[in-house]
Amino acid sequence: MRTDPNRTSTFPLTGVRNLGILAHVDAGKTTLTERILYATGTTHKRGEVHDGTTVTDFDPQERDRGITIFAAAVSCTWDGHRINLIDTPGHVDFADEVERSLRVLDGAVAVFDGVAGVEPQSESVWRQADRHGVPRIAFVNKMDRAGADLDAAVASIRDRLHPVPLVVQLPIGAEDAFTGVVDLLRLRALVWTGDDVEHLPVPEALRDEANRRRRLLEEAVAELHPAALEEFVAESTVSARTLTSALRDLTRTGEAVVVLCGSAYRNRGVEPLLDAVAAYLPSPLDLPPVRGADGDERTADPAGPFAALVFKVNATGTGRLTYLRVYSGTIHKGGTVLDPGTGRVERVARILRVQADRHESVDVAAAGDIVAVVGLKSARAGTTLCAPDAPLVLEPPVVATPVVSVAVEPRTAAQHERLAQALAQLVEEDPALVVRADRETGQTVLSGMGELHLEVTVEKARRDHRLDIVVGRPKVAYRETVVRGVSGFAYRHVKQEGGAGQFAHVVIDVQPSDGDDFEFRSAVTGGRVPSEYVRAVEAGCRDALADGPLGGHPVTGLRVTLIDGSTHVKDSSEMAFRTAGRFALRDALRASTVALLEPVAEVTVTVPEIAVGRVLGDLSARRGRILGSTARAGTTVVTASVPLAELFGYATRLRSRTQGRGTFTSRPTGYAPAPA
Ligand SMILES: Nc1nc2c(ncn2[C@@H]2O[C@H](COP(=O)(O)OP(=O)(O)OP(=O)(O)O)[C@@H](O)[C@H]2O)c(=O)[nH]1
Repeated sequence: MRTDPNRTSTFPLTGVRNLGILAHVDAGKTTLTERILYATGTTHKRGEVHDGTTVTDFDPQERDRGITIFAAAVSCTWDGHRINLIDTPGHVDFADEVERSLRVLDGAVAVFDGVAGVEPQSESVWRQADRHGVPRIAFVNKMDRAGADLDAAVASIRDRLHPVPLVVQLPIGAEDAFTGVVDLLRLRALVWTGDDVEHLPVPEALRDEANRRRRLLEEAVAELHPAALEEFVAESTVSARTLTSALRDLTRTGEAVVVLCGSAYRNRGVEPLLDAVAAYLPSPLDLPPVRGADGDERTADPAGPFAALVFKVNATGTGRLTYLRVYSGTIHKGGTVLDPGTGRVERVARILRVQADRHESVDVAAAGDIVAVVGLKSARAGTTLCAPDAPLVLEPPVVATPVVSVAVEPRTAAQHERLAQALAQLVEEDPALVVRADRETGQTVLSGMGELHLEVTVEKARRDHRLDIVVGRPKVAYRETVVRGVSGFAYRHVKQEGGAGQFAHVVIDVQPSDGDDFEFRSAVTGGRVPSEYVRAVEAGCRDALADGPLGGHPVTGLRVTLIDGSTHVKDSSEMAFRTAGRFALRDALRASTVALLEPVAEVTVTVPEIAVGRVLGDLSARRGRILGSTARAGTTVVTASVPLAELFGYATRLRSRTQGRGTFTSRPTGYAPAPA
């Protein structure tokens, strides 16, 4: 196998680690990524988030705001392994970007704040990773901060996320004096001075505690792993070697999560984390084959038919970049790929190994690689690309439905066309955005996952396209739902003027359903309505769902049953039944009792104790329902369920109510009835 990383991207597959870094906002993902790049010799300078000098947060807005907005890919080598690393955003508004990244990752490092432990967004990303079955290692960061406590953080991981945590280190010193860790597998100390790490015997004062914890680790591993148990029973101990291979198995099956600790900021704990990534997380070869929509499977074989999934598109700048994860086969520069969705065959002009905003040309990309390619015009996030002679469609990532909208307009009419183009490009890059024209006002409405998501998008349009944009007040996306339905609602669609006539007659029942979904079934007997017309009625009903009777909002949570209908020998058609289905449901909804639903979010507000009263008062004025509060070391954490519409501008309000000392996070939890 060729291994020159500059000319080719192939690397022994067993040594490839496609890795994501996941966490709550500000837990230290970007800083950790910087230190990984530094430790692996990929960069020679340590970038800092607060200086705006990091490699992965290269977008001007990321640098200004000090947060990650776009998942960035970088790659580095460590101890014979190639690590392709994706630094994902921590803010809930960009959860969709995380979702798309998780779809193509083989493993993840979940970063936790050593003081705060599990935070709301760490919980959300953990669940996302659970859904995708991504094996994880936990890194408890910020061990240098006052109040950092590894045991408390591990307890919160166990209690809130429910994995079996296996702690493989013991911190040496605490807070400012955190200088290193005891490696419980090899029972040796790693101590950092500046950027250098020294391997030393376990300090005398920690020897008993280290032995005790090693014993706990052996017991916990033996409980889960047969080979470790056998050794434990036979020899009343488990060797470092057996522990390592057991931890690898348990990590890959998701039965347990290895926990390490450190301080990314002070560059302590990074090398053992990289060792753990190499030792425990899976290579593309360790994963089950990917499966296409028709059940066809592909294994991570560079010699197999080519198959890849696009997870990101960057349409800004000179060349359109399509980021993809190769699952099988090999693609060469100049080769062709098929987009089975559109049937288009396109040429891959260049293949790039991505280093954040820098790219390095390579000649080939093979199974297991994450690369960007130039030359593809139509592929979007979620598109499968495959060999033209071996079509396959992989399941695309799920795209969330936007919950917040703003009206956007250019300040001068002359910029109308350019704004439309800019928005089209942004939507192409970000599947969580939707642009539409408001039916009543004719204004352009941009919808997304939250206020920050829209703010960032508008700012990007302003900067990248030099547009002067006026933005309206944000609005939430309402929905409508059926509270009391109607039975036996008949609709007859008859048209006789000129040409061929149209005839369709349907009778439907409309009832509330248990979930948010739309359910449709037919109870028509005796073939009175042929099955193709039944399908047309269902399609017509789906058309009607876009436009609820209260305010034209999408309608959810209802069950429609087609109970009867009739056809005309000559004049019935699928189109006529689709039209009948649509108007039948539209009119049936007008005759039903329908309620307005609004999006709600769970907010977690952290405030100094003296400001709690004011914050609670403010939350209830915002129609918030308090779910609980806990006090710890002078601060109180309040959780509440609040309508999203009441959260606009809350960040500013909270700052002024707490003299800048309060912080909050929110995550959408669904829809609830809105006041009349
Ligand atoms: N004391 C201390 N501060 C840290 C440590 N790691 C990161 N920080 C600081 O915490 C802040 C947030 O760090 P980031 O690396 O931007 O966190 P992030 O998780 O990437 O944040 P988002 O990308 O916005 O989600 C920065 O000011 C860092 O300097 C650490 O180990 N110790």
